[in-house]
Amino acid sequence: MARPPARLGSPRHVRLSELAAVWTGAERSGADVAVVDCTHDSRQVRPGWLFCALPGAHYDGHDFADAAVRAGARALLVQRFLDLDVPQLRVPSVRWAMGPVAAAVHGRPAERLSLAGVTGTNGKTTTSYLLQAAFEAYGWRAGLLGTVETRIGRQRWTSPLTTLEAPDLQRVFARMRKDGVRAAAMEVSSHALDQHRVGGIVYDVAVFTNLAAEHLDYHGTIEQYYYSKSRLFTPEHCRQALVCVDDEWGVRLASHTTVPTVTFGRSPRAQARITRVVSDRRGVRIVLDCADGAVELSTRTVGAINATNLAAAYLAARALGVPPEAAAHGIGHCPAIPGRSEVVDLGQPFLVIVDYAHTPGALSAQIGTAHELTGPGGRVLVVVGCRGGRDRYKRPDAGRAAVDADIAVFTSDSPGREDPRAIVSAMLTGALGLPERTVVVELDRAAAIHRAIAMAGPGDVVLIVGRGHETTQHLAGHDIPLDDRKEARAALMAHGWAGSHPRLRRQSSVPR
Ligand SMILES: CC(=O)N[C@H]1[C@@H](OP(=O)(O)OP(=O)(O)OC[C@H]2O[C@@H](n3ccc(=O)[nH]c3=O)[C@H](O)[C@@H]2O)O[C@H](CO)[C@@H](O)[C@@H]1O[C@H](C)C(=O)N[C@@H](C)C(=O)N[C@H](CCC(=O)O)C(=O)O
Ligand SMILES: Nc1ncnc2c1ncn2[C@@H]1O[C@H](COP(=O)(O)OP(=O)(O)OP(=O)(O)O)[C@@H](O)[C@H]1O
Repeated sequence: MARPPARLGSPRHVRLSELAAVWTGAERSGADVAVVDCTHDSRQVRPGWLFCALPGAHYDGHDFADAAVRAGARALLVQRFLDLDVPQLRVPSVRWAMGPVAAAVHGRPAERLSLAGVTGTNGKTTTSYLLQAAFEAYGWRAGLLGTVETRIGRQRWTSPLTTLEAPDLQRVFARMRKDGVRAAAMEVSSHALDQHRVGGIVYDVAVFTNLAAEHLDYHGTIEQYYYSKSRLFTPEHCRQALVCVDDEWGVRLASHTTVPTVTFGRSPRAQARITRVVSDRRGVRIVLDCADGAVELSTRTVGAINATNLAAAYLAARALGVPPEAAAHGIGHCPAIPGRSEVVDLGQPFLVIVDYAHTPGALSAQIGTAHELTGPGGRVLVVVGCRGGRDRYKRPDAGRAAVDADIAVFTSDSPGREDPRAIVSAMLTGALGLPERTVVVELDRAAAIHRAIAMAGPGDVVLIVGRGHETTQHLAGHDIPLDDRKEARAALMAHGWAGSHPRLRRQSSVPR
């Protein structure tokens, strides 16, 4: 998969005077030229584009304006006029203005899509995939934007960010329109809301899944993190809201929204209430009591944690006009979501699950689910690490959550420039003083996966968490190819498990 499209077919030509009209106080210098596209990155500029000079945490985009002009930028969006021989549009904040300006450059394509924005600490990716499947089941050409990938119909691109920067986002929307997309499901991160990447977008429906401490090294406090998320649920950004009230943040949000809101969840106070959850090796089935009556929904993605994702996807699909049967059918038939409770099955007599849980709460829930999925006498073996360079406060809690497994293999996640040993030590502090369990430390993640699989026996569940769909590990400043799913498969094969067919049993060393 390549990165999202950098160029559209026949370009629009938009004059600076039109762009000046979208932002109060914008001031133009130079000729009223027309631009064909825009970017915030001088390295992406092509002839005829508008370069948006963004002041960032490390650089000031104004310092790259010269390079952008040399690359063919026809005009600049700036916070201060620069001494360059090129037309410029000055605004008080490029960060704030860039979304609406980028939308105008592309002819406000999002306004002609049915658009759902999903936010929350966990569940955004899963809900978005389920929702996209509901759109497709109704025969709509659908789009998807999120952590794993950007999708337009069957075309797929890797995502550099969960929520793209405004110029890239608007270009993708324009491409969706051009390709006949009717509806799109999109993850909206707290960073994106804080940085106004979704400025100028009004979602037809906005979904809140849950909130737990995360990204506090960026947001500072959980209050600020909540505040960033809550901005999605204002008339500036959505027409209606779906809010899960299973945690205190959802309850608080539902009491503050100024748009029509439906609450959902397992909580008795939810308007659309999950009244039954069945979770087993085949997936999750729920009954959702909502305006459509008692609706039965299912997903093949294992883990009771997905019950609220099912409800969120169904309610969002309904809010956008997908009929009940198509919504339920699409959700129920959604293919495996990359790295989200993804089962690796080579016919072995134990379950291997690769998952993206990266908060202590999600890890705890997934270990709880794994205990439910064991066979008679089966154990749960978890392979877990914590990411380097961020969210250090989560490590002891992750360590504590992990020892709810029968065997916990503490390993590296993506340590970046941090010492993997130090990360694991912080995790181990969380496990101190708890009843003795088996904790194994194996810093090499591939070796840790192999070790867990070597220890597994009939009825066990091996849960490999934290990296899900990711294929690169950042270690000691280098990028190393590492895909937990491939590694699990390789380990299973090394132990003699050959294929997913039930008849394919452990390979014998002698032909029978
Ligand atoms: C913390 C954060 O969000 N940082 C974002 C921010 O970076 P920054 O402020 O440091 O930017 P900078 O490097 O100082 O550059 C300033 C400007 O100069 C430009 N520049 C820079 C160099 C050059 O040669 N030419 C040039 O034009 C840059 O393109 C940029 O516009 O603005 C950049 C430009 O848009 C983003 O790429 C960058 O995301 C970084 C890569 C990132 O890792 N972001 C993560 C934390 C993030 O956003 N994550 C959320 C999901 C989180 C989750 O739920 O897991 C996401 O939505 O992906
Ligand atoms: N509704 C939920 N509540 C709590 N945990 C969840 C929920 N849905 C999924 N999870 C757990 O969180 C992990 C990440 O899920 P998902 O990718 O859907 O969330 P996300 O919000 O998109 O996170 P990210 O942006 O980091 O990808 C899953 O692998 C699972 O372990």
